[in-house]
Amino acid sequence: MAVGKSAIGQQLAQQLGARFVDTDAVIVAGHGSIADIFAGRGEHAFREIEARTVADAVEEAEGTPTVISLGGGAVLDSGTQQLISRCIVVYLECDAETVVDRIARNSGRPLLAGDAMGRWTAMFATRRPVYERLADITLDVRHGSVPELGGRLEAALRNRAAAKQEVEK
Ligand SMILES: Nc1ncnc2c1ncn2[C@@H]1O[C@H](COP(=O)(O)OP(=O)(O)O)[C@@H](O)[C@H]1O
Ligand SMILES: O=C(O)C1=C[C@@H](OP(=O)(O)O)[C@@H](O)[C@H](O)C1
Ligand SMILES: [Mg+2]
Repeated sequence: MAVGKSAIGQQLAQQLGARFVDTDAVIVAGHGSIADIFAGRGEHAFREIEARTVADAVEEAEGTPTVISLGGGAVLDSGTQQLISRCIVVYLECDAETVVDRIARNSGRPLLAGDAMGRWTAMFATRRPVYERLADITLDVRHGSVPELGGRLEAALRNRAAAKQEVEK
């Protein structure tokens, strides 16, 4: 959470002239705010909506260059893990120090309510192995502006494509 998935995802899509889908934005458009979903229906209901939304986004992206930004907990779902194995999965690697100011003014992330820093750190510790396992590309986002990081990510994608082409020759 707050590492820049939405901002850098949008930036990358703009650079590539690709479609951009932020699954949290799709959820909010269809179901109301994330905070309200958590408060009214609970996290389990949110995760069900999220898994369906991600599945739709991946299906709709078939054949159309698309950048999809997920919420930080989406990939904990085993169905989602399977589904995104057909995508290029980018893990934005970050640390607590980088996000501290961003989450201090946290709004709309119910899982960070109260001790935002403690919660972020604890969740990252349990989620990190999953992120690392699923990643095709890992980008260190601790330093640099959103446009700079978008540029670095585009370069990493191009390197990966070139390396793949070399192997397939
Ligand atoms: N590299 C960066 N430099 C400065 N601000 C950033 C950077 N990455 C993200 N932000 C800002 O931090 C906040 C959280 O970013 P966001 O993209 O919503 O994260 P996520 O989708 O991972 O939760 C936003 O206000 C965003 O503009
Ligand atoms: O990490 C999580 O479990 C969540 C991350 C949020 O998205 P961002 O990672 O874009 O903040 C949002 O999906 C929801 O508040 C739950
Ligand atoms: Mg986001």
